[in-house]
Amino acid sequence: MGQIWKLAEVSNHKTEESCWMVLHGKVYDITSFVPKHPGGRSILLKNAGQDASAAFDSIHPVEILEEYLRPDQVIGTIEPGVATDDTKARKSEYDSQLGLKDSPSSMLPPLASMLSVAEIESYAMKCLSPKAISYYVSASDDQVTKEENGRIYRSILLRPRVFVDCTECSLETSMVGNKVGLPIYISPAAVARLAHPSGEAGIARACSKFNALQIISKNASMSPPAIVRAGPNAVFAWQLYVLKDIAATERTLAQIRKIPQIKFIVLTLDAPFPGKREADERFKMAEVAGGAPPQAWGTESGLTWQKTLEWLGRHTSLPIVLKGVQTHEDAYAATLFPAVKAIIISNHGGRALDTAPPPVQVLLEIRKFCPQVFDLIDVLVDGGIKRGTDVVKALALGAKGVGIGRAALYGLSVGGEEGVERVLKSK
Ligand code: HEM
Ligand SMILES: Cc1cc2nc3c(=O)[nH]c(=O)nc-3n(C[C@H](O)[C@H](O)[C@H](O)COP(=O)(O)O)c2cc1C
Repeated sequence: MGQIWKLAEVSNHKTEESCWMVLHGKVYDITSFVPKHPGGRSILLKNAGQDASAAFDSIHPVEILEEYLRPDQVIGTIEPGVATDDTKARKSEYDSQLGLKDSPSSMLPPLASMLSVAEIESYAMKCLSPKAISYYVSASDDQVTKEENGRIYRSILLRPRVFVDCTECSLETSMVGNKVGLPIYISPAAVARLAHPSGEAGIARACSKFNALQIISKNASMSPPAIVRAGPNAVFAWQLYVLKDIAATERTLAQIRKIPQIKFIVLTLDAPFPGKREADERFKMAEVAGGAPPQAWGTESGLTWQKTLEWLGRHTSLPIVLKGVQTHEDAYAATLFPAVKAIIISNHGGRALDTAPPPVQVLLEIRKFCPQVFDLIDVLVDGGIKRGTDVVKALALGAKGVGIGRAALYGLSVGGEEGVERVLKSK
């Protein structure tokens, strides 16, 4: 740790055999991390042997370093003065390498004229980089689940009743004991800065305008304190993936305990192994000539009801919400654990196990086999929501709230925080 390196020495280490990187004044030997990087090898090799802080900051919060790299991978510091050259200019250069733009293309019509999520999505395809498109749009295998998530809402028809006084309508409700302005919340989605430089903070600012709930992803591109600061009137929760490195996860939970704006913990359970998202894999293979698909996955695959909930209860006193419940049996099982205050019926937007059922089908199962679940805990759903009528159908079938994943990212890409606001209004 004590050694001071010259940049010329660091620049000799930019291959898979020996890969060093300067990040925020420290020199890291990331050789063993290169094949494990969930964002692929090539982006690390492109930035290796130099001060990559600007590139790194475009996509990751600095806390991620301690979480994923061991202390012995810090091999020293860089000679003073080197790391401070015009970082701002380099940052915007890297932003544009990743396809990040400050404002949407001037080719776009005004946001107010975009009338539906489908329309916003079509404009997002013009704004997002090829990398972001492959990451955001992709779903597992044959994408059966992703398509079914949306199709099922269109196949359920409403039964409108008449002579109902609609003069006073309120969108307010509560989720997991928190009053919110909308029954729609933002589902956790990783690396929002791939959509827009304002990232998760832009989403928080939009949520703040509606007193809406934002669930911050464990893999957010900004730190949770920076995100909650951006949304003083929003309600926040934090999503957890338990890493194989349990001690690192416990350290992160300790940091989350210090953020009073975070009202509950959402433990994601539907991805013990990564889904085979072929569009994304193909993109990453193309980045590394002749490369194999990335194999990186640092998430613990041995979680169980008793053991994991007991462990989590030792590291947080906040309510626990289980995300990725996909059967009525598991919905019922969740009610047997007092710390669990809600479940999110979700198949990860079709990104985890393909041919898993759409959440609406699970809502119907719960109504048939164990309707008491709705009285005991809050049931939230996400996946495939594009219209206000989709939201109404999910609520009518017993959901307390409805999450949007991709729609918020698409809104962010076309107009930053105003784009997300437009998505929330255009439903
Ligand atoms: C050396 C320290 C680094 C660590 C510990 C690290 C860690 C991670 C992690 C945990 C993810 C997963 C997010 C997810 O699951 O969606 C990720 C994704 C990603 N990382 Fe890094 N990263 C590092 C350096 C970099 C650098 C220097 C860049 C350059 C811009 C970069 C670019 C990306 C991108 C673009 C993704 C997007 C997700 C994807 O394509 O699947 N990372 N990284
Ligand atoms: C790009 C992207 C990243 C995601 N990242 C996470 C994540 O970090 N944690 C998580 O629990 N779910 C994640 N999800 C799943 C969402 O929380 C949500 O379940 C899903 O997007 C809902 O489907 P929709 O995109 O059709 O609205 C992600 C989804 C997308 C599209």
